[in-house]
Amino acid sequence: MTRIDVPDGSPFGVGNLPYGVFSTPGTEPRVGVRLGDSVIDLAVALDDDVFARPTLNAFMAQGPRRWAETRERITELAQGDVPDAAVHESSQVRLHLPIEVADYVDFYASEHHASNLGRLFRPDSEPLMPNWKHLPVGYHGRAGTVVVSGTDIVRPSGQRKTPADAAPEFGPSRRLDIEAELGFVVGVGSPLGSPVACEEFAEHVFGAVLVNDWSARDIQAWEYVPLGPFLGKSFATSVSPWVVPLAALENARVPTPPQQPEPLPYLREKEPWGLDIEMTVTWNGQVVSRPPYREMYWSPAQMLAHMTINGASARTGDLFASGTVSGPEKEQRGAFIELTWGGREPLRVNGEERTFLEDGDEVAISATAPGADGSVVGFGEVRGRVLPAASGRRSE
Ligand SMILES: O=C(O)/C=C/C(=O)CC(=O)CC(=O)O
Ligand SMILES: [Ca+2]
Ligand SMILES: [Mg+2]
Repeated sequence: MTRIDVPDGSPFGVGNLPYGVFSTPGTEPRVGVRLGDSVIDLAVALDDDVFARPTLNAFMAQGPRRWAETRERITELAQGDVPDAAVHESSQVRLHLPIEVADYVDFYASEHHASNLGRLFRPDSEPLMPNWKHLPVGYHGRAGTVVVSGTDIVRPSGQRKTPADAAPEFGPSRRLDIEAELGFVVGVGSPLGSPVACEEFAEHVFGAVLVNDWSARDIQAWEYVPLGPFLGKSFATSVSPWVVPLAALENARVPTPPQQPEPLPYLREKEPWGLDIEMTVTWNGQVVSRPPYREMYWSPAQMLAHMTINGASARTGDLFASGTVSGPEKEQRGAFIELTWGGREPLRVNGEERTFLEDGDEVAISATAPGADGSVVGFGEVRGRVLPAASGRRSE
């Protein structure tokens, strides 16, 4: 038996207990829980086959009672002895994509980000579209290209055209960017025709991950009218390997900023689901931004209510991301297009000038939330490195 020692101030203390999928050399991926610098193999520790699977989906589908009961059992384990065979050092395991992603939706819930992008993409219009304060704007993305942190990102190629060009040309994106976001994972779905109310959020949503919605701004700017983002964002979306359960975020819950005009009744929440989460973005190891999640205009409960209000069903494994998290200050912006104001104001990164991503660049996004009694709840990180565009047949 092993007693797991949790270092003081660890972002993975007993108040967090995030779930992930891990493997050790020569073994199959299975569900584990992070505690301090250890990973507990739940199939072994709890003797339950639902954890012997390569994704969290089967466990998530069992619903909030089972989530709560399992969290209680793990909390007890964490404070006592764990069978040796169930304990692995976190530095010795490989982490996999923790969920089989069903549908993927990306919202646009930061007023600061939406206003900045409006100014940059549509300089002759009002920054916010007339619908923006009435509904959480979003679009459906590509579930099959969601990848786990650490996966290399091949620079996408596509059609690029600036307003100055007479015709589009084809080639590797020259304006490859990031978007620092939080993603919410649906555990229990909902049937067709029955919307999920804001108050039902915690009965459906299992937990949260960090998301980097890699974005090719030149491809996006040319293709997006009028149906929205398509190939400029569908080439890869990275998520962090640890899914932080909603229960670990109780102390982080805050009201959203005031919503004026008052939203329609189905978007009014009685219990606040804003979240006081601090995010950090590093570019080649240098901190370039600290986006504050508490500034997000729309809450994740409002996002889920909106996503299903037309009767669309939700499914186990659905991932809906918040949209880029940007605060009011320049150093709180969650995308490089905002930080460099469309590439016009380069950043100095380790002594080098940067506007958009260059081949070999690496970006990591991390986050923490307040836990109980002064503790910190960590999300770990989502990291990715840019590889050169694939060579191959091109119509250049
Ligand atoms: O304003 C636009 O046309 C485009 C905005 C985005 O690229 C943002 C997006 O993907 C949603 C978000 O992350 O906030
Ligand atoms: Ca996005
Ligand atoms: Mg994407």
